[in-house]
Amino acid sequence: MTPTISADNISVKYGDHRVIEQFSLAVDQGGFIGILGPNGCGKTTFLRALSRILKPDQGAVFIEGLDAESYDSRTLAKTIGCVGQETDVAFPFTVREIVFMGRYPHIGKLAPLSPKDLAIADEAMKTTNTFPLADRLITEVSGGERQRVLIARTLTQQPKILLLDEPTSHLDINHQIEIMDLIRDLTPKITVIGVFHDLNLASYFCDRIVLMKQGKILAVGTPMEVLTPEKIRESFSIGMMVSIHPLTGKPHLMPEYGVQPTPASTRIHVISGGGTGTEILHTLCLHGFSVSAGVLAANDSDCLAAVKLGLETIIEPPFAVVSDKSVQKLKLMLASADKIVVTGMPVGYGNLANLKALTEVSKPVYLFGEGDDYTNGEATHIRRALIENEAVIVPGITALMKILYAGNP
Ligand SMILES: Nc1ncnc2c1ncn2[C@@H]1O[C@H](COP(=O)(O)OP(=O)(O)OP(=O)(O)O)[C@@H](O)[C@H]1O
Repeated sequence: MTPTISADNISVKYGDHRVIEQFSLAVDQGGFIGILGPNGCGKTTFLRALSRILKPDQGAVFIEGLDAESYDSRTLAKTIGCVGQETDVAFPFTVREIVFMGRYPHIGKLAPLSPKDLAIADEAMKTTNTFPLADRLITEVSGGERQRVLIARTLTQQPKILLLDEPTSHLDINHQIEIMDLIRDLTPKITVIGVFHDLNLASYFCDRIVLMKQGKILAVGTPMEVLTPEKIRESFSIGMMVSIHPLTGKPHLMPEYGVQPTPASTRIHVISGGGTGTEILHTLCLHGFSVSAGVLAANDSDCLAAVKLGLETIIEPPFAVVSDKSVQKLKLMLASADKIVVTGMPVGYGNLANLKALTEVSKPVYLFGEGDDYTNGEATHIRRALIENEAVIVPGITALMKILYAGNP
């Protein structure tokens, strides 16, 4: 089968600056292809070469089996519709007038619009939810509204191939999904190639992903095949956690921002309770620290978090007094920890045994949270003693992570 559009070993230059190098891609009828890659890797340049705005200095683009260069501009405009990154429109046309312009390749600029043309334009405005804006000036609508109007204009063009350069960049999350839904619904009648920065939207909506790096294709395949932590790191130079989205079954990507290389097996014990330690436990694990927790009551949400994270945790039954056995275990854990984090208020009687055990070790202690008094008088007394003994008060998670990293090799 002849691909609907293909690039055959193309290279593209701006002056002497080669941006796309030996790039080949064949797209069959009806596919929804997402082009992904870091800023400046050549995504827009590739779309420009496909739409013949730029001529490759090597290789060729084929549209329905014919060299793109052999198309006259009107036939090309009926075949390929483009929505570029720039959405600014200089002249104050109404939205309806802008959308009507999509019919020019079919009827010419001077011919009157037939009822069929008007119906096609109305349909495109309804599909893109821009019909209520029809009489507004394009210069007086919001960036997101303008983006949807330009998509409506391109749909009015009724192209066989749609090239989109970041079509959702100005849209709020609801309109992003609406437009992506709309674009997907255009397939398989229309073949869509879009540049996206939102990896998760591309993962959910696109049939195939083209992952780029420095003007070359790094990987092509289904979202599952391409959106792996290894390939994303190679393209974007960032760590990415990839899981399967529970509702869509597609790869779901979460950047590991703020995470530095794993601290060399620094062991941290967390004394907390009542949910005050949950974020800390998760963050320490994400950063690769070796973490232990307790003593915690079995029904405490920090305990549930610690168990879920698979941490070494000392657990007492709900509402039980901390047993001597647990205290002994805690002392061993504190002895093997490099650093100890204690969350702030509220600290009730349950935590008193933990605090007492703390006074017997000589390790760096970080008191998390700004509360300067515990609800329990004896605990307050111990806390003040810890501070006198150089425990450090840490106001928030960012400060805590900075302090914990400091001193690591
Ligand atoms: N008109 C131009 N003249 C000269 N160089 C250009 C031109 N347009 C883009 N470039 C350069 O070509 C390279 C690729 O640009 P391109 O716009 O294709 O990247 P991109 O992957 O789409 O980036 P972004 O994600 O930032 O939109 C960049 O180094 C850019 O600076």
